[in-house]
Amino acid sequence: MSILKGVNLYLIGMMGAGKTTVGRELAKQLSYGFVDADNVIEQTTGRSINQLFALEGEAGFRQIESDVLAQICAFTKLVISTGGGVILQQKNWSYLRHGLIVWLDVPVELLYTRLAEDTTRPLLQDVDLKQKLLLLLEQRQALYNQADLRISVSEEETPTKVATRVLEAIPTVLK
Ligand SMILES: Nc1ncnc2c1ncn2[C@@H]1O[C@H](COP(=O)(O)OP(=O)(O)OP(=O)(O)O)[C@@H](O)[C@H]1O
Ligand SMILES: O=C(O)C1=C[C@@H](O)[C@@H](O)[C@H](O)C1
Ligand SMILES: [Mg+2]
Repeated sequence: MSILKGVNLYLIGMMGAGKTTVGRELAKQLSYGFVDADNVIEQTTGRSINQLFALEGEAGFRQIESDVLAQICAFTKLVISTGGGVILQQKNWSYLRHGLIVWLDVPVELLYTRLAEDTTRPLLQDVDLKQKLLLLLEQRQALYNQADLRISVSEEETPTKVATRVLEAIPTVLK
């Protein structure tokens, strides 16, 4: 029986924090299903995140993101990797609070090296990447900090190592 007793685990954090990568690993270690919310959005709409931002704007994308989250949270025994901006809408917190919320907190320097070549994240195209990451973090940090658990990740930690640290920290927040 999982230490989470079927309760979902939601990963939140900045783009490039490793929510998708670590989430897959965590699901394996918990014997849980794995859902990547960005992926579900792409599958159900038949469009890439870039296309959705171009067609619907960020506001349209956020609406779809919220609808998808509402559907996902009806299930149990899942690790859910959310999109980096899921924390922006107050109503999304009512969905996230169905489960345990874990913030993968990764320094901007490290996010920068991971995302330097990336073209799949519309908010990071045609901008000064480091400045944009710093700005987004400044705008979002207080929201990410509302997670049940904060895991500060350093450069040398592999996804497996980060997943193990999350699992080890869970008992400290379960009463
Ligand atoms: N612990 C890690 N060590 C080394 N590389 C990592 C680690 N975690 C993630 N990465 C790499 O960083 C990149 C971004 O990771 P990932 O896509 O999992 O981030 P994300 O949090 O899901 O981002 P987004 O919010 O945009 O979906 C990927 O290339 C991934 O392989
Ligand atoms: O941080 C963000 O606002 C985003 C993160 C990605 O996961 C995607 O949801 C999209 O690129 C927006
Ligand atoms: Mg992701």
